[in-house]
Amino acid sequence: MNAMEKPALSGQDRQAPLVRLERAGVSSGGRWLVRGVDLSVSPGEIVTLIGPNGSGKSTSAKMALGILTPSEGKAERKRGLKVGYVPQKLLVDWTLPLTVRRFMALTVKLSDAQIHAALERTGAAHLMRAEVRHLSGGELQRVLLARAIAVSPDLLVLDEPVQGVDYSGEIAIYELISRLRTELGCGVLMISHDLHVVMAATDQVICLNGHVCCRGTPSAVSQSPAFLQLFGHRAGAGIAVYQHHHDHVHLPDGRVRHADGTVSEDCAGEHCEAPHGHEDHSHDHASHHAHAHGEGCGHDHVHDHNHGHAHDHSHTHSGEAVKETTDAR
Ligand SMILES: Nc1ncnc2c1ncn2[C@@H]1O[C@H](COP(=O)(O)OP(=O)(O)OP(=O)(O)O)[C@@H](O)[C@H]1O
Repeated sequence: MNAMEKPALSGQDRQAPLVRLERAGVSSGGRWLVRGVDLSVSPGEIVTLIGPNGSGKSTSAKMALGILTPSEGKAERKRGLKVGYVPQKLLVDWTLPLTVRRFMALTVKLSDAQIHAALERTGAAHLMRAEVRHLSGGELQRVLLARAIAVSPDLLVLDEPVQGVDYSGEIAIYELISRLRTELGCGVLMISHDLHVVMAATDQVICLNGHVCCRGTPSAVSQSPAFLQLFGHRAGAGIAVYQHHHDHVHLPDGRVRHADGTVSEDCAGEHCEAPHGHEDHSHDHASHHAHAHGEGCGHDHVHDHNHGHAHDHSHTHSGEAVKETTDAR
């Protein structure tokens, strides 16, 4: 059944979630791509999915969008929901000349005035007649964002919106997304390419590793000298660090491989100290970690990082910091 046919959320309550996944999972070819995903995005809210390559971020976003139907659990969307989507990959023949103006109107009927207005909002109006294949990484992302907002969406789904963008450009794009959220009043479901750095404006970070490992609210800016040196002082206003570690991996058959190589049926509430090699970003945010899969992982803990870790949810991903290598072009 098409997920769009599932019972829709009431459109009456403006604060009702725009989209909600409940213990949602997708299996394909006898293997779970992701499972046990709980998430909701309300108007004006920014939810960011992080996790290593192949951890199920895009799959979860596609369930939220209705592109993929959950094999288990539920995906619900507000009735009549309008979605603007920036996909991770574009299927466009880049050998053909294609202006930004034509590209914007390829799949949706838009007037020149609408195209110009959307491009203006993303700071790319001057690119209207430029060829898409000649755009820089940052320019392309602004054009993709303009294409997504041109339909006046209730929900923006952004799959790695800063790919191909350098650090200073990344900060500018994050600030733009934050501003668009405020101006349009839309919800934002974003996939971040970086495991450690997320927008400060993010209301909730959900970390996936084939399941929801942890979730929380980044509310502090890193004061780490290395961070400030790398990103510049202005970065502190736009980016926060969300610290998390993983020391178990969920296998395709549902079992769990632990850091010591042993395999068990579930992760049995495994919350270890942090035997990791990340730089120690200072963080004073309170984060809410909630496992959302299987028995034994149904713990909800609130951590106040100012007051030490009563529990440190330390999970080691099979891959560490993720830098997306996929070129949108
Ligand atoms: N259509 C599909 N059919 C079968 N397997 C798929 C399909 N799409 C994705 N997968 C697999 O599902 C898993 C999750 O993929 P997904 O694209 O959701 O991960 P991701 O976290 O977005 O990764 P990345 O950071 O690399 O984009 C991966 O192992 C991937 O190979």
